[in-house]
Amino acid sequence: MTESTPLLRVRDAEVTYKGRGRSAKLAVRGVSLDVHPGEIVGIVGESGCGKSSLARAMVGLQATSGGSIEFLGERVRPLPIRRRAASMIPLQMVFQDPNASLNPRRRVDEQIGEVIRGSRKAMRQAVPSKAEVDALVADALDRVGLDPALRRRYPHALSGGQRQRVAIAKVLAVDTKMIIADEPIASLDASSQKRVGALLRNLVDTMGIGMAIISHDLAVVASIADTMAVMRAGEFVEKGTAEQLWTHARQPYTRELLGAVPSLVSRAA
Ligand SMILES: Nc1ncnc2c1ncn2[C@@H]1O[C@H](COP(=O)(O)OP(=O)(O)OP(=O)(O)O)[C@@H](O)[C@H]1O
Repeated sequence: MTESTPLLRVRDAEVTYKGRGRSAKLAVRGVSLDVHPGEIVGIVGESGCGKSSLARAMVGLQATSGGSIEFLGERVRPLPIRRRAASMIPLQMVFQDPNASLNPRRRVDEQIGEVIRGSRKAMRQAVPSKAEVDALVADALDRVGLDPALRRRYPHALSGGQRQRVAIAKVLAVDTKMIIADEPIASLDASSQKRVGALLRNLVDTMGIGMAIISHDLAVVASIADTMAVMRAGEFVEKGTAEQLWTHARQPYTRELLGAVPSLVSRAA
C-alpha cells in the first residue's frame, strides 16, 4: 500500500512559554502527527491541555521550542507578515470566533476579494480582473453554501453560522491545501454546529484539502474526523481512528472525555 505524502508533518513538537524569572511553562510536550490530503485529524482535550498552543504552532503563529513542524516539506515558523513565504499561503487557520478573521467595515464580497488580490500579489501573480475576482468570490461563497444574496452584507448583519461560513470562504479563496481549525464550531448554536461540521467534512472530501480540527468536544470531532489524538497536559495520551476512540477508548482520560458528553452523537454515516 502506498501512502500519500503528508501535507503537514509534526515531529516531537514542543511549545514553551517563558515566565518571569526562571519559570517556564512547557505547554506542548513532544507531540507528533501527520495530516494527509483528504483527511481530518481531530485533536481533543480539556481546557488548558495545550490544544491552541499546538494549533498556533502548526500554522506558524507560535514558535516551537523543540521538534519540527513542516508544511509541504518546508519548516513552519513565525515570521512577520511581509516575510511570510508565499509557499505558506496554502496553510490557513480558522478561529473559534469568526469575528477574529472578518473585517466589520467591509462587505462580505469586498473582504473575500481583498484576500484573493492580496494572495495573488504575495505569490507575484498577475493582478486578477474584477470579473475574475467576482467569479472567484461567487465560487468561494458557493463552496460554503452561503446564499449569494448575502454577499453585499456586512458581518454584523449575518448570523454566527453565516459569519463562520464567510471566514471559511476567505481561507478557501486562496488556493488553500490545509486548514487548521481551532474550535471552529464551539461558538455556534447546536443546529449551526451540525451544519458547519458537515460543511467542513464535505470540503475535505470534495477539495482534497487536509484539516486539523482542535476541540474540547470529543463527540463533535469524532463525528467528522478520520483520526484523532487525545491531548492531556501537553502530550498525546491516545491516538487512533475516530471510530476506535469512539467505541474502544483505551485510556481512562479518553473515556472521561466521552463520559462528559451526555447525549452521544452517532458517527456520521
Ligand atoms: N501566552 C502564554 N503565556 C504563558 N502561558 C500560556 C500562554 N498561552 C497559553 N499558556 C498556558 O499554556 C497552557 C496551554 O494553553 P492552551 O491555550 O494552549 O490550551 P487549550 O487546550 O487550547 O485551552 P483552551 O481550550 O482553554 O484555550 C495553559 O496552561 C495556559 O495557561
